[in-house]
Order: sequence, then structure tokens, then C-alpha cells
Amino acid sequence: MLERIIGHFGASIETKMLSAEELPAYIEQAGQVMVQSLLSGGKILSCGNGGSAGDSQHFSSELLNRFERERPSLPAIALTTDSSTVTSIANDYSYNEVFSKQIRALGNPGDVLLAISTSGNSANVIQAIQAAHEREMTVVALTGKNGGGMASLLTADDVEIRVPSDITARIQEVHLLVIHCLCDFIDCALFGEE
Ligand SMILES: O=C(CO)[C@@H](O)[C@H](O)[C@H](O)[C@H](O)COP(=O)(O)O
Ligand SMILES: [Zn+2]
Repeated sequence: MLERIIGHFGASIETKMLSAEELPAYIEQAGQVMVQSLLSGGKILSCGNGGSAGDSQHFSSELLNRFERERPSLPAIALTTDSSTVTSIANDYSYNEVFSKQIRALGNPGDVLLAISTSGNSANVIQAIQAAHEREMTVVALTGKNGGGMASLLTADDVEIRVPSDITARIQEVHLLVIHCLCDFIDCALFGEE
């Protein structure tokens, strides 16, 4: 088992090294999209399933509360947290609509959707992207594998950050790093480099 554990560390480091070669320009582009939205009075909605639901909440709490420094709260909403809303939409309509229905109510033109899926194929995240486009929002997609159905839905204004791996856990580990890069980008752009 020790060997397996050490192997997970090695694989995670390898995926992060490869990501460090491929992803920074996309992360910078995504940071600019988010900063532009926040500066224009927009907000960032986020969604995902399972571990990615946790990631979407991790991101929104770092905006709403704080990341690494004292600064004003920033507007963000994770669409995964209101269990009454999520369960009633799933019960009355379909699980595929749990995020899109919220976006149609909460999303405004100029807001950003942070859509997180390791496969790019979660139907509720795909419908969330469609709803975000209807609301004239820009999408930042965190994906992996071959980008799945999400990749083909994105427009030229959107940004896809696709982790070069086929393993869900490794992709999630990089997604969290990307989220921290985005939080740091937002803090530096809005409040100055420290
Ligand atoms: O955290 C994990 C696996 O590491 C799981 O909870 C995982 O997030 C779930 O199976 C998700 O439903 C996978 O969805 P997706 O990443 O393909 O959109
Ligand atoms: Zn997990």
C-alpha cells in the first residue's frame, strides 16, 4: 500500500508539471474574464457534481469571505448549496436542470459561470452552460479528459481550462490548484500585488 500511496503523489506531481506547461495562459485569460465581470458589477456563479460541487463551494467561499489577505467580500454564489432548491428541481423536473433553473433566475448579462466537470459530460453542468449563454454570461469551464460535451458548447468568449489527464482524482487535484490561481489573480488585479 505504501507504494500505491507514493504512486498517487508521483502521478499528482506529474499531472501538475504537465499542467504548468499547458494551462497558465488559459488561467490568465479566465482570471481576466472574472476580473472584468467583477469590475463591471457582475458576480460569479459556480457549479459541479461530487468533488466538483465541493470545488465550486471552495471557490465561492474564497470570494465571499477571503483568500489569503484582508479585502472586501466579492460576489459569488455556488449553485450546489441550497438543498431545498436542488432537491425540488430534481424531484419536480430533472436532476439535469438543478443548475440551469437557478441560473435563469440569478444570472445576469456580464456575470460569469464557473462550470466544473472532470469528464465535461455531466448533463446538469452542460445545461448550466446553455442557460448561462441564454443569460449572456461568459463561461469559464474547468474540464479534463477530452473536454466532453462541454468543450464543444463553448464560444470564443468563453475559456476552457482542460487538465491533461484521464484520471478523475488527478484532474480534481489540478482543478483546486487552478481555483487558487484564479483567487490570487483576482486579489492581485483588484487590490494590487503583495
Ligand atoms: O470526487 C469524486 C471522485 O474523485 C466524485 O465525487 C466525482 O466528483 C463524481 O463522481 C462526479 O459525479 C463526477 O462528475 P464529473 O467530474 O464527470 O462531472
Ligand atoms: Zn474525489
